[in-house]
Amino acid sequence: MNAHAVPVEKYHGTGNDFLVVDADNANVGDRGAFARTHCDRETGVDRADFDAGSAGDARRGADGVLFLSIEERFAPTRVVMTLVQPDGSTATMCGNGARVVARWAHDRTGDREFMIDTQAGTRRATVNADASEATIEMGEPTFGPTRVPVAREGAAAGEPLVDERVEGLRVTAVNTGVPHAVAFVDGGRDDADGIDAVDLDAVDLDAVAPPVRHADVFPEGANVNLAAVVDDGSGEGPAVLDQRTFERGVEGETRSCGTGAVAVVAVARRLGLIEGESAVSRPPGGELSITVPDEGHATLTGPVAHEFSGTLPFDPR
Ligand SMILES: N[C@H](CCC[C@H](N)C(=O)O)C(=O)O
Repeated sequence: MNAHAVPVEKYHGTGNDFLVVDADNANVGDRGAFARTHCDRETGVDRADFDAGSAGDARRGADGVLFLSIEERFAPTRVVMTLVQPDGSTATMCGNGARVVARWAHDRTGDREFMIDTQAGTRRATVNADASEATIEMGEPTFGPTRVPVAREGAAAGEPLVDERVEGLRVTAVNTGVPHAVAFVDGGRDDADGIDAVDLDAVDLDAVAPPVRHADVFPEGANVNLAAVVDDGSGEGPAVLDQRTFERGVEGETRSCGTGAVAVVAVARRLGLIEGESAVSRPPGGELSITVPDEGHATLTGPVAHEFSGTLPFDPR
């Protein structure tokens, strides 16, 4: 067996970066071990290993490995997507990952429209004319406690968790393909208890997010988002929100999170903090455009880019 048997492509969407493996072309036995090894930010995959001369800004490691299987006999072309995270777990959905999948499939086929099979459902995706941006349909955000899931006893059982205190943050729980907890640091409202009216960039996310991520009220855990309303959308143009996300499975902050961006906008709408169904979210890694209509599926649009190609060991151990 060739020790370097797995061809990989590295892509990112607004700084949320992924290794892509064609699952039909490379049979990675232990996907969790493969992801744990190559996603590591200190010792994982590095562009310089393949292309020492290039001065690209691709970061070492990745936020996950996308194992993809493309089925061109369908119209539009279908891609089955499985995201294995840096801790070896599998995420049911990933918004930026799905946007990367659309770009990867476009780079292979030249098509612009795809159906992406995720564990959260089948989602339609498109890429724009120069393939610099991809849009993914994101399903309908749901606040239902059994769907998030949220686990509570007594009077609160069966009620959605909306703007309530969990481990020091005022959070709202929503599922946008995966569970999210969203807290607005500026509140847009009177919040004597919370971390109110603070600079989002100054919050120590790695300190405040883990207790919420692991709170008993989230039996499957949750991704934790802090957000601030920059423009409530009552004037011209869509609402603008700043966003930072601590991700389950990465167990740290990512530069961008697509399901998180949809979650932030869905919660902002539910709390009445913004007007209109369209919004721009500004995570550290770039800008995402989101729509969350009153009914029907949300959409997520933003830039996608190829970083490099290489070949990695089949069995990293
Ligand atoms: N970064 C992804 C979300 C991954 C979700 C995953 N971290 C989990 O729920 O375990 C996104 O763009 O939507």
